[in-house]
Amino acid sequence: MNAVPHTATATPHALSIEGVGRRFGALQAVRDVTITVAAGERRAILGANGAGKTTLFNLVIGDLPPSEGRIVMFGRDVTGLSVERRVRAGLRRTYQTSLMFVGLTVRQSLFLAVRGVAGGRMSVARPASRSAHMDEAEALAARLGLTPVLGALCATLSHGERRQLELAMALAGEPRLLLLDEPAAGLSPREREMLLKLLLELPRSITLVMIEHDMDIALRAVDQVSVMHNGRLVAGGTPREIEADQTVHDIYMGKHVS
Ligand SMILES: Nc1ncnc2c1ncn2[C@@H]1O[C@H](COP(=O)(O)OP(=O)(O)OP(=O)(O)O)[C@@H](O)[C@H]1O
Repeated sequence: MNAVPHTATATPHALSIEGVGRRFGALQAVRDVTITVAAGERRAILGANGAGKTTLFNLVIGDLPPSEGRIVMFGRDVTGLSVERRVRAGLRRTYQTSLMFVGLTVRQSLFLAVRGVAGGRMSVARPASRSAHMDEAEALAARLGLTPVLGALCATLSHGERRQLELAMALAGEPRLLLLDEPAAGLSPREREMLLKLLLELPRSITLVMIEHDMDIALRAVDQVSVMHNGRLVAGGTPREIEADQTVHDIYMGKHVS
């Protein structure tokens, strides 16, 4: 699956972040960032704490407006669009910390995720759509290995299962561009390997951009890496190039990088 080519084609880029900046008062959290992600590509965004990675994700999903620049998805300028409109255009994200209703079961959570991206168009007058949504929820559970816990309350899931559920929920409604915020955070070595397998198995119809502190997972899951530091992009390249990059080593060793 990794071998699918995604070089020069007529398809527009999945994501173009063009000269984007974001200030919080006097703090420039993201500064003149330009990143282009090809359709089908897997991209990691690395950087130490406070580099601006999560802020950049918030700008792409639309949780925050940029102070400068624009965001283009599949050739369409989405800078002024709401989160809902971006989700309808195929964008999804997961968060650093688990965001789910602990009082619901896995089945209910997946059902709500499916119904949510379908635009809540379900009604009692259209029972067929309810069952179609439930079928999709159960198919997502099967895809992510969650069938055995479909009836379990989210509160009773292990940390690894919660992260699997978040990924399953983000995959509802066939996303085209998926942003994952530290998917490996808090996972055991075994769970990390499972996550890596799941990520590598995702079809190339989904473009993947992930923030990840775990360099090993990030470098094994992606084609290209962008490195941020103090709000700026400071390095970019293939995992192999990034592994050999002195600036990246300095950042991870906590050395001063201007
Ligand atoms: N809503 C906000 N208001 C004010 N400052 C903020 C806000 N969100 C982020 N910041 C600041 O912007 C900078 C970048 O933060 P951000 O969370 O984007 O970094 P990060 O690379 O995701 O870090 P981490 O790896 O710790 O999540 C930090 O200095 C942070 O304190």
